[in-house]
Amino acid sequence: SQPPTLYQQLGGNVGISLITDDFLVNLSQDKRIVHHFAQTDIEIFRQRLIEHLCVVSDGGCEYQGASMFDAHIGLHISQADFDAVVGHLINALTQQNVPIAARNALLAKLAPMYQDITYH
Ligand code: HEM
Repeated sequence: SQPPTLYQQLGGNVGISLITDDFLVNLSQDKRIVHHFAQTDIEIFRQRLIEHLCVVSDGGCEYQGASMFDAHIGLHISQADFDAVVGHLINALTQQNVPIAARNALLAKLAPMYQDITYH
């Protein structure tokens, strides 16, 4: 009778994988930012995103990637880039029918990361 964790509300590993896949499709279709990922190994990036979302939602995974600061160094990501990426995530969460409370709880955890991700 415990309330579901955010991880559970996102659909666990299967749900987070589906959200990530929709997110990557949305990102790949965005001409404003897709150039940032020209050198990216998408399969590894996908795995890191899944792990990261799992950790952020208290799913008890191990994140193998770099810190948000280190991962985005030298990319000169603007606030507009950040907002666009978050928009693609919101669309992916909607596409996967994540309830609005869970969607907003996840966004609340990600939004403060803009300080580590933008303008450096
Ligand atoms: C809430 C916002 C964001 C989150 C949670 C996030 C998360 C991540 C994660 C987990 C990685 C993997 C790091 C690793 O492999 O060690 C990554 C890498 C990366 N991110 Fe972000 N990111 C965000 C915003 C952005 C934005 C706005 C951009 C640019 C438009 C961006 C561009 C990149 C690039 C280019 C990489 C490197 C991919 C590669 O391995 O080649 N990210 N991000």
